[in-house]
Amino acid sequence: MDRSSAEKRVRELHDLLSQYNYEYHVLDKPSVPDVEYDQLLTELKELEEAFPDLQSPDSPTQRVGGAVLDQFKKVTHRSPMLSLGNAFNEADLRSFDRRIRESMGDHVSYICELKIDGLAISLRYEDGLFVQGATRGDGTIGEDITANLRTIRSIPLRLRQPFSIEVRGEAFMPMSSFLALNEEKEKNAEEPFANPRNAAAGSLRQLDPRIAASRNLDIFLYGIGDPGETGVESQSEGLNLLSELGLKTNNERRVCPTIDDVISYVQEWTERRAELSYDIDGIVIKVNSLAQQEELGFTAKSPRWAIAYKFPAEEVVTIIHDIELSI
Ligand SMILES: CC(C)(C)c1nc(N2CCN(c3ncccn3)CC2)c2cc(C(N)=O)c(N)nc2n1
Repeated sequence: MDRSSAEKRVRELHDLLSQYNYEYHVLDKPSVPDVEYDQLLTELKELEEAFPDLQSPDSPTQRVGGAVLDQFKKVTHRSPMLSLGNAFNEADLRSFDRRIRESMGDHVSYICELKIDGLAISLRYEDGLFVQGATRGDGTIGEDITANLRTIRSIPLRLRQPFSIEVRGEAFMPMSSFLALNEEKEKNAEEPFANPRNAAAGSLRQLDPRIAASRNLDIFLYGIGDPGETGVESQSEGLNLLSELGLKTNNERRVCPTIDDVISYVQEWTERRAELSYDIDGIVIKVNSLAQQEELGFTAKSPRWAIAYKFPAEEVVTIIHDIELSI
């Protein structure tokens, strides 16, 4: 095959493989069997070996980088990653609502999102290309874990439109991967992880990207670093934009015009939580309108327009294994 037809075929394979990857990992609706994906990936690897200059950082063959880092670089977030105030019961939610209505009047609508129990991260894209990923850290300075985030298949290496944008989300380990990983650890007499959040954080803090690649991590994006630049006017529009760009967002989100709607959403997911394939530790409630968020502003460390309802801690029933009575 000559170079120009190789170049054409490489571009075709990029488009095919990114589309199939998007359907499988973001939409959870694959349109081709895995074996077809693997054959196309092998063809692309062979073409990149035959024509090395046709390899590019957004190639699906470049998910797992080679180098083992000796440390993570520090990254200063362009806009701080804030923390969230907490609510523990219905009364807290109603006083949150009262406080908002006192300053905003009655035309306020909320959006509710499942609070994914993982590791808060930030992804930066330049002209559609994934260029850097970092942990939240202390909210201002995080660690550059780009190489590890590139191994998460639901993170696109290139957006579906050439946006320069910084997005925030929660990286997490699905329950099935967590249980399998702990089984493996116990088999090797290694200390198991206490919960999926620790397992996700521990996996993303590995200096060798091959370890992160083996942990089946996933992600849900929930925010835009500087939403004003994108022209969206509400959190729900922002989430729809993220989804259009090919980023994974959580479909259980719901616009709740009144605090009563918020409370029924909280009740619904208190009951339905067990059916999810990942851990959540509560519900995040946000004023939906960005203009109203702007008007409400922030306290020293968290927005006045959002709150995290935390589920009551599950009473941990420790089953004391029958103690062999020495007779
Ligand atoms: C943009 C705001 C500040 C409103 C915001 N902040 C969040 N968090 C802040 C506190 N975070 C944090 N993390 C570690 C230490 C202290 N705070 C962890 C992320 C959100 C987390 C989730 C989620 N988990 O699913 C979500 N759907 N929306 C969020 N929205």
